[in-house]
Amino acid sequence: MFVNLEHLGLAVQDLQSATELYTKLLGVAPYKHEHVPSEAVDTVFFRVGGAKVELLAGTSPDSAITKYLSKKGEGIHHVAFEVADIRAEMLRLREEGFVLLNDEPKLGADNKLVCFVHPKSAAGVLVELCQEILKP
Ligand SMILES: CC[C@H](C(=O)O)C(=O)SCCNC(=O)CCNC(=O)[C@H](O)C(C)(C)COP(=O)(O)OP(=O)(O)OC[C@H]1O[C@@H](n2cnc3c(N)ncnc32)[C@H](O)[C@@H]1OP(=O)(O)O
Ligand SMILES: [Co+2]
Repeated sequence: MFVNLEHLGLAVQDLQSATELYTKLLGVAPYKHEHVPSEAVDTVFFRVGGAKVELLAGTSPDSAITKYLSKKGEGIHHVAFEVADIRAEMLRLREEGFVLLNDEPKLGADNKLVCFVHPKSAAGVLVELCQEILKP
């Protein structure tokens, strides 16, 4: 089950200046700065009401964000939804014919398991599914 809109992922060239800009824009300081080596991204998270904004900068030439920026420039990169059971949703989406970009959930940022739906399957939008990793 899709529970809510979890975050909007924004691809940015320079994380520091984008963080200063969004701190001014949103009127709130970020609650987290996290490097995710497995995705070759540096992220900064803001809370806005019940939703979040995730700023992403690539940390290597083969990062998905670096490639995106080289082709499309800065902007909205993906939309992320919180799901109750990411494996069940991945199975359901596969059965519905959606193309998933990873076979298994992978460790994302902000203490989540994540997977991605190919933009071509989702009317041009890169969709991320996130499930909170519960502390033992
Ligand atoms: C640290 C985790 C964090 C979290 O929240 O937990 C994240 O959010 S990490 C976010 C970064 N990681 C990812 O995005 C992983 C999934 N992405 C991918 O596997 C690729 O980026 C992929 C497959 C979406 C695109 O790969 P690539 O750039 O190599 O392929 P193309 O450039 O050929 O693109 C194919 C086709 O898709 C269109 N495209 C690409 N990126 C996006 C996008 N973000 N939104 C919408 N559309 C996108 C691209 O324009 C091509 O379409 P075409 O019509 O052929 O031009
Ligand atoms: Co994300």
